[in-house]
Amino acid sequence: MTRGFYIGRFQPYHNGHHSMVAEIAEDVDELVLGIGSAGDSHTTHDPFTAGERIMMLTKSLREFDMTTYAVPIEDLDRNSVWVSHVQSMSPAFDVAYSNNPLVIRLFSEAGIEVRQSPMFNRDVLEGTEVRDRMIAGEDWRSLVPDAAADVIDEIEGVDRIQQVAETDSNGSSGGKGDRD
Ligand SMILES: Nc1ncnc2c1ncn2[C@@H]1O[C@H](COP(=O)(O)OP(=O)(O)OP(=O)(O)O)[C@@H](O)[C@H]1O
Ligand SMILES: NC(=O)c1ccc[n+]([C@@H]2O[C@H](COP(=O)(O)O)[C@@H](O)[C@H]2O)c1
Repeated sequence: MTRGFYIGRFQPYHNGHHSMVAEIAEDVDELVLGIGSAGDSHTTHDPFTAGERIMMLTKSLREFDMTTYAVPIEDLDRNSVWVSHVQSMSPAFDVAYSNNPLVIRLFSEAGIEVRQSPMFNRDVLEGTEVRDRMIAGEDWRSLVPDAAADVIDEIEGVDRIQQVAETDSNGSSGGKGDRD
């Protein structure tokens, strides 16, 4: 029995993540999805709460014949202890999956095997692109699984990101709320 771990911010969960999960599903029996930056929401960079991202993942992952767990992971100021923090929140795992250089470095230094995947259609399958299209009122649905689009509709996610973007352009939110 092999259990994998895959962390991302999933703001929102898109078809690049979904293709990566499809590849991981060939390798493992179970998969833990770490919802990174779990405390962040209601900004243009991180519009959705951990709970909303859990809904997107849980409903999108139904199509895979694999047991999955979604675990929110809040950020820490100390990279050096981040892997222990992840391990304290997650079911035990045998291998981590990431294409993020910092994440790869931290897991490798902790002696955990890390596997990378190819980037799928990265010119459009990128969270930043999906969020920019939502703000601009352009097509974003084709970039995310239908189940994730349904969740975004249910929570009126596009209204939220458009409103937060307006606040940003007035200069009153600043910091992490700034556009990418
Ligand atoms: N199109 C893709 N193909 C394969 N892996 C991807 C793709 N997009 C993101 N990933 C990987 O999924 C993980 C989580 O990514 P993340 O949630 O930050 O999405 P992102 O699209 O890179 O987001 P953003 O643009 O919001 O920073 C990272 O390891 C990232 O490299
Ligand atoms: N010190 C920390 O809190 C720390 C370190 C490395 C990664 N992370 C998080 O892991 C996630 C990595 O996901 P991405 O690959 O989507 O960037 C992000 O949410 C990032 O904030 C946090």
